[in-house]
Amino acid sequence: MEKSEKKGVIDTWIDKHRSLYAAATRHDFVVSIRDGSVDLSSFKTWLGQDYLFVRGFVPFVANVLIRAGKESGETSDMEVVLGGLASLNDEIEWFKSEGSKWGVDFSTVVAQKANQEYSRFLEALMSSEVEYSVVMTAFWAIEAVYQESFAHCLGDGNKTPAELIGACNRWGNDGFRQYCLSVKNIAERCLENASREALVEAEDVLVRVLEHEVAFWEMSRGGQ
Ligand SMILES: Cc1ncc(CNC=O)c(N)n1
Repeated sequence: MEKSEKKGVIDTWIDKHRSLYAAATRHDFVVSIRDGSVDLSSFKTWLGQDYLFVRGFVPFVANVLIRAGKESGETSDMEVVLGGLASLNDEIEWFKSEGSKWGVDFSTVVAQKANQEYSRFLEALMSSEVEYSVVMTAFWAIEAVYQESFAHCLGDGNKTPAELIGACNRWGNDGFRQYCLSVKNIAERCLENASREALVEAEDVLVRVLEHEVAFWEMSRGGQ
């Protein structure tokens, strides 16, 4: 195989954990958006919980940004992460306008258990004990699940309700896809030089991100 065709370690892990990856990127909630059968109370639950998640995700990405400046050795890493942080700024504004559109008052939304557990997981990844390659792998997986999920809702033959297209575009657009590929390339480059221990940890963290994402989608079933 040519070098450009060689499968990276991340794709190897995704293949190995194919059914979990599918559970995270083709969850019933996502499929219901795509086929138009989505229950709007589920959407509102997801919206409120995701707003809280994103508020906790900002410090995580800020931590990745600091490490990209200090530890990466590649100046472009910082620019990629800074782009991600900048889009989170827009995203918070988007959530607020979406909250008023759907009548979801974020000041009264309480983080559910799956959300709290995901936040605790992100906090643990912010420890300086966790290697940059491991953090980058987690960062990629978190972003990629949303990209894959919402792009699916915009794919050929979708019946996504018009009022949910904006949400799907947020993560399903081509710019976000390119950004996820940039993050993936950074993670791959780091993993190529990582120790055996770091590789084991990165695969474990990837699996745990996918599990947290599945549990996160599951909250939408509660419809509270
Ligand atoms: C639970 C979850 N995972 C990933 C994302 C996407 N990243 C930033 O928006 C998100 N919003 N929520």
